[in-house]
Amino acid sequence: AALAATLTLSGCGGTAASSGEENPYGLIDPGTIRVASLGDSKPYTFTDESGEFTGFDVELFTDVAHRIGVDDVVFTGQDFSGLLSAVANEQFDVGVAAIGITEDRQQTVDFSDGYLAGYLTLITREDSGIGSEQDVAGHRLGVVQGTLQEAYAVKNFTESDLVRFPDNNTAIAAVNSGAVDAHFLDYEAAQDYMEKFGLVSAADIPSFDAPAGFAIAKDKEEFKAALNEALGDAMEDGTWKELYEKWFPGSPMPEQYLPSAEQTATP
Ligand SMILES: NC(=O)CC[C@H](NC[C@@]1(O)OC[C@@H](O)[C@@H](O)[C@@H]1O)C(=O)O
Repeated sequence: AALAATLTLSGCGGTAASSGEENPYGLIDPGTIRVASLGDSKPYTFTDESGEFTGFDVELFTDVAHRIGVDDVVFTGQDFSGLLSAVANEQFDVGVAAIGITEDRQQTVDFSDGYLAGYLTLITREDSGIGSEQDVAGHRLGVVQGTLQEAYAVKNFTESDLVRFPDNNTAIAAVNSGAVDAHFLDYEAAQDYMEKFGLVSAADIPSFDAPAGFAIAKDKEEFKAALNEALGDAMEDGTWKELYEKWFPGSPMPEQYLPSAEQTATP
């Protein structure tokens, strides 16, 4: 899957960005935020026909970047498996790609507060005979390397043959060709691929304990604090809700990211 990747001018292993007055967030290039993302996880993060990155995560992050005073945001496509280490070694300032916050990942990177909690979804061909989690036993199951889906499958789908792919596009091509029987990806991306290729859903598994966050290199406290404050403002003023309704119309809306006035008082 040729991801529309912009040329990363920062190069590999550039000198660690120094943070000071002129560069309070320790950005690789002060005034620009370089984001590692994915090109094939529509509608979270994807490249549209003109190769532009867009989607819920992309527009939410861009809004947050503007709120902290950085208008130049450059997105580059990555394989998911290399994304967090590229952020950890400061080839990028942030990772934005529906990345679930987990303790394991927090060994490598820091995360902003969570901004999206949803489901992991198994999708398959109609004729595969896979109608539930239990049915994947004895079948070949695609996962994207490095995802929570891979970790879940390794732990719970011990009777299936796991096939690891670099990205969703190649995994879905394998489902369509019959090379694998199902793919395991994020709920909203699953809906998009189901619509495109007439695939069906076999299971939705909650992943509320690992909400998506923006991944940044460790020890960038000022940057993290600024991102969190801006993210909170985007939720409080309804920007988050507007983007959710735009990109996930009809999906159940997690309440915790709505303006406080709209949150039903939890007892
Ligand atoms: N872009 C990807 O392929 C990421 C796949 C996977 N996303 C899981 C998740 O962050 O997706 C958005 C929300 O549904 C979260 O609850 C979920 O953990 C992961 O973090 O591993």
